[in-house]
Amino acid sequence: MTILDTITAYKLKEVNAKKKVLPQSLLEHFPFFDRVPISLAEALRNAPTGIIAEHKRRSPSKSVINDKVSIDEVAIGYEKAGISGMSVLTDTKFFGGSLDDLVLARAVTSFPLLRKEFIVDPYQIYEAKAYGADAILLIAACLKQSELKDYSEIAKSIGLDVLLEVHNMEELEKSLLPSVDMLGVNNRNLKTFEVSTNISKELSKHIPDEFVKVSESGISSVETIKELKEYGFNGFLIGENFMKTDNPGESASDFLKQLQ
Ligand SMILES: O=P(O)(O)OC[C@@H](O)[C@@H](O)c1c[nH]c2ccccc12
Repeated sequence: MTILDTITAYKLKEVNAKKKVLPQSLLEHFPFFDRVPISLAEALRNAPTGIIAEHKRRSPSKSVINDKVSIDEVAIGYEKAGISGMSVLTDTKFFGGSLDDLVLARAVTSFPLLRKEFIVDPYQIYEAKAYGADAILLIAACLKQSELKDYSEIAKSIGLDVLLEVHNMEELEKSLLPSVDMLGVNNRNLKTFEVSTNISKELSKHIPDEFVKVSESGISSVETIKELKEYGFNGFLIGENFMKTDNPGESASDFLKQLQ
């Protein structure tokens, strides 16, 4: 069993339990469900820098990253820094996040928010909208092509953008769907935790121009971003590099200044 298998098995159980307590029909009555989302894909296309900064307390590969800063502090700091959007991990068991983090980030910001979650059931897409997200993540390694198609179409039907994450050619081939806005190349292998931005460079040439290209994970230098831009990337997902500091918002601000 890989960590990804463990997480998806856990998620299926978690979602089934949640559905019994709070059915999808009730999620549709949450106040944020009627909010008009802001497009993350558009924000990245138009941004000079295109950074998506992540809120990540811990991870299976690094254990604790930062459990001292508060979500509202981080969200306000990222928005002030001029970041294009924010990724909020909502998984509790493996990453120490929650849907409360998402709703709190929404309450204090007006830039695009990505719900970072292991989505294995459409229920979680409705949940993302109800808790204030503008975009969802789908992971090709966790889902069949028919699910990728159905789930991305559901997200689009309720106004959410879709970031579809791949890590190899086989995953990329099943992911080139018209209902997908952004294709993310995860530089971290979720099976071995090995990180290399070469994977972004290799896969970039196989991603058609209609998709916004996003490079995810293991990015800690301005030089790497400049290099990746040459390969057509418009979005850069950065977590640890900001979260490991005492003031993630300030770190993001310094990083953006170096990029300009
Ligand atoms: O902290 P990093 O190395 O900058 O990575 C951020 C982000 O890409 C990473 O957290 C991530 C990418 N895909 C995921 C899927 C699930 C959970 C987390 C992730």
